[in-house]
Amino acid sequence: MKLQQKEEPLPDLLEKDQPLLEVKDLSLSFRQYREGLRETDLQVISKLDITLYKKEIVAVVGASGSGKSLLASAILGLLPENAFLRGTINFKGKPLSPERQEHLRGEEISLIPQSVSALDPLMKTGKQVQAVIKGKNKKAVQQEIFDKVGLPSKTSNSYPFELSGGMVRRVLAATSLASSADLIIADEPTPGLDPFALKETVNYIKQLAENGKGVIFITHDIETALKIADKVAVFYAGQTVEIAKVENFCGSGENLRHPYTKALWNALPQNGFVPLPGSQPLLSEVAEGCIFHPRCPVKTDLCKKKQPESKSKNGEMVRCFYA
Ligand SMILES: Nc1ncnc2c1ncn2[C@@H]1O[C@H](COP(=O)(O)OP(=O)(O)OP(=O)(O)O)[C@@H](O)[C@H]1O
Ligand code: NI
Repeated sequence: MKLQQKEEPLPDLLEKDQPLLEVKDLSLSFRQYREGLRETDLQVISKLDITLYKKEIVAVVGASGSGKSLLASAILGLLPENAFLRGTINFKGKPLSPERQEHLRGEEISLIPQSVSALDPLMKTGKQVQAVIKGKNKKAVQQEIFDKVGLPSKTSNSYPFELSGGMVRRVLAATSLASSADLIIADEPTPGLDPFALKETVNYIKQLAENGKGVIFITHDIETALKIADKVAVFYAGQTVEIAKVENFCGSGENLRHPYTKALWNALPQNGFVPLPGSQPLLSEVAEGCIFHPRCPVKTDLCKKKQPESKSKNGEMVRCFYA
């Protein structure tokens, strides 16, 4: 993986209005080797943008294959060897170079553990949470965090297999809370959860943000996204088409700016299940012009010829000529 970025020495302090994470114009392709010796580049992400502040939860929604998990891998520095990345990823105002990613991963940037398999089956849960706590008084800090997530203090002497699914989720939550990470990425932590477990997960992710962390929450499910996030970033075929504040998802979507975001909103059961004909283009068939134009109800000739630039204001953005 190659990251073309300028290394500039900047102060380490996170200024008040400085984003924790800033992804701008990110593009990503995979070098593929076909029979013979021909090399081709498969472009999977073309224009991704996302900005995240401390204490903020930004949900990333989009159809399967829109680039959500690749964004997570790009931030964590976990892309395969044949991935070629361009654009900007800044963390606390400084470019995330591969060296910095390796250094920060698991320390300041971490992926949320999603299942019991993230816990060591042979270690008592209290010890596991203490292991990620920096500094002194590990035991006392761990007890305090167990309290916060509603785990009885005796749970710290239990092994993971002795706990129910709900308790395990709380131990995982405690682990994330205890960690020093400022940026937490949760990739699809909710599918298959019953409504109670879902509510618990949503609550603990909110707790992470209340405790000062920034969270990127990746999901298929726009309803969960709206329950949890401050802002929603909508991905379509490897592009961010809109970043909207949660409160703009209301009524018939009149405050939403991109036709795809409006369509996602109006396809929800409570908004009348209005379907959007067609499907996200395959990577091999991405055509000229705006990525969404083949399905867009308000397209014009311009949209067929030219890609719209992004327009940003007050932490929101949209990529549409007519928004
Ligand atoms: N190593 C790879 N080589 C080639 N293409 C890849 C590779 N990894 C992912 N892709 C392609 O990149 C696109 C985006 O993948 P990604 O996993 O980010 O989608 P996603 O939005 O997370 O989807 P889902 O909701 O299904 O998890 C997909 O079309 C996928 O097939
Ligand atoms: Ni994914």
